[in-house]
Amino acid sequence: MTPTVFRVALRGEELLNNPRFNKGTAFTVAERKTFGLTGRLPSKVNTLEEQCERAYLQLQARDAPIRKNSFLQSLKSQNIVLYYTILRTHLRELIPIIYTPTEAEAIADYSHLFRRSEGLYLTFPHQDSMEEDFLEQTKGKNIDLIVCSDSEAILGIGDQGVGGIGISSAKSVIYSLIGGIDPSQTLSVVLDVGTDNESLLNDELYVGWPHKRVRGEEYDKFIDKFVQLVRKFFPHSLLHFEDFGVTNANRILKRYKDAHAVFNDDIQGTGAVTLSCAMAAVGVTKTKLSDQRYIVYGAGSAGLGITRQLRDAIVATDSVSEAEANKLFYLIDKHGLIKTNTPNIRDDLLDFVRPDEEWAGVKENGAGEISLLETIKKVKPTILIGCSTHAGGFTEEVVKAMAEGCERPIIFPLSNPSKLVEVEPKNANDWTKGKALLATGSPFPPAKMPNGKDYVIAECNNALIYPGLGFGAIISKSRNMTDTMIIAGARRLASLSPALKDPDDALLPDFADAPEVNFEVAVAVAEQAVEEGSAGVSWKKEEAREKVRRHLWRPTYGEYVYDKNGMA
Ligand SMILES: NC(=O)c1ccc[n+]([C@@H]2O[C@H](COP(=O)([O-])OP(=O)(O)OC[C@H]3O[C@@H](n4cnc5c(N)ncnc54)[C@H](O)[C@@H]3O)[C@@H](O)[C@H]2O)c1
Ligand SMILES: O=C(O)C[C@H](O)C(=O)O
Ligand SMILES: [Mg+2]
Repeated sequence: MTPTVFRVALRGEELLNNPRFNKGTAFTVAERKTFGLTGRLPSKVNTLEEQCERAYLQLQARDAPIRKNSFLQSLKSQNIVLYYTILRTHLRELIPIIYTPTEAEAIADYSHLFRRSEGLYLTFPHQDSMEEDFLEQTKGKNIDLIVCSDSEAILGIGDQGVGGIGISSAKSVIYSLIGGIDPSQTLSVVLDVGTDNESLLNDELYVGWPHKRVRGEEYDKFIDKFVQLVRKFFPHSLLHFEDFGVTNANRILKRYKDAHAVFNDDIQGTGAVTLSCAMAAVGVTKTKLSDQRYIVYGAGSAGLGITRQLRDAIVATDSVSEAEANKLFYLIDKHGLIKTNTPNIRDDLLDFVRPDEEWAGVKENGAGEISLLETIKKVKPTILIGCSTHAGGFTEEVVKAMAEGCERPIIFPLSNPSKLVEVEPKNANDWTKGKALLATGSPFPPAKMPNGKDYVIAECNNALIYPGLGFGAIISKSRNMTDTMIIAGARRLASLSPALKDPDDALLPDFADAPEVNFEVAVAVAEQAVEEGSAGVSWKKEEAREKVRRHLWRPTYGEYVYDKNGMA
């Protein structure tokens, strides 16, 4: 392959300090002469592979995952190509270091670990200069993807204030690493509207805005100002919302869905990957999605997204009416089963409220609430999904009750990071004598089946699908990210499930195959966008595969030519 030629305007120290263009010891002898680097580097010219080997050895010298995380964070700010190469070479091992679960630790300790900027920080009291700050950061760039968070509900660890920039940048990295989006065309943003996290507010070293969270009209105006900037300057970009609190998450998605290509990962990405996983599981049990009874434990962003996505897929594939499909779901939140007399039910959950009469005679606690266990006993669900942040919420009694009601209980404890999982997959496997079909949100080691074989635990994390959904929307210049585009991506992912060939194999492809898997998802999404008319391109559906293939970004060094009007 002939290397891409870049016309670069930087020289000397400036070039070495620019992570996008720095090659370190991989600068050739000729480039060193041209760019004033000969005396600035040791004489040996390394290949990218040699650099990668050295960096990996340095990484291994760090024991704790959080120390590896900060090493990689530094590498990213020094040399982007090397950073992505090491991640791609050791994908399975390093994703948990730069993403869930380790990134949660890094975010929680953001103000103490802080070294340098990693994106755009838009702070509420600076809103008058928001446009200027936005343009300063994006000057001369062609931004395709913007990932933003207001940090109210980071993973399962709650309000993290300005530290939420860490989830925006981790999600952007995943887009480039496994989705193939050029990192120089992405932007990570934190919308710092304050924090209600007392320990951050009381921490002298806190680097964010030390103020209670702004809410209501002022909050909406701030968000709107930001969204309008995105629309004005990057009308074809995809705007990805991550880890907003559930009420805002849903409202914002609804508000902008028809105006711009927006995507809420916790609602839509999680919904899509869980749909794929459920499709694979019902493939194993040789039943249909509409044959199942579903309990969703935790009715926040993820719970709502999963429920809606499954419901919509049932309506679309099994010719069941929406009202009938709604009845297949039982949602449980902090105060037990959501039924008519549950106080303060959010509007977005109204489709899934169970009638009180249905529960006559079922044991309640003193507050009139019905527990997960009682719900299972009555409903005999076939699928149990956890997105509650309630570590250990699926007790032995709960899991065994599930197994009593059906031959192959489908159990997805999806809460992240790993320590918040509703049940350790190993335990769910043992308690059901290897019958449970399992998937988790963070990586877990395989469980042992009664016959001694390993049961690989599928990682049902939205990262297995959102990079492909996003890339498909970007490549087809879609005006919106439609529900049908998302379902097309989910179907394609389900078709790649190893369990379709061997029912004892994992329900979803391995994360090591995430780049190939997301490639297929991107093709499916782009095809659908073109077919349904959401796309803003003139090419045909049949060309989608080739278009996606040609635009994939991969970390390689280009060849540099000096040009004072070139890239800087
Ligand atoms: N696997 C994935 O891809 C994925 C994607 C998104 C979210 N998640 C995980 O799911 C969890 C929830 O995320 P979210 O964005 O929906 O957060 P959220 O705060 O919007 O929702 C959590 C919900 O769980 C409820 N809850 C809390 N304790 C409970 C309990 N004891 N019993 C029942 N419900 C309880 C809360 O009231 C809330 O409604 C997090 O751990 C997150 O990391 C996983
Ligand atoms: O970030 C993840 O690992 C998945 C998901 O978006 C979450 O909030 O847990
Ligand atoms: Mg999230």
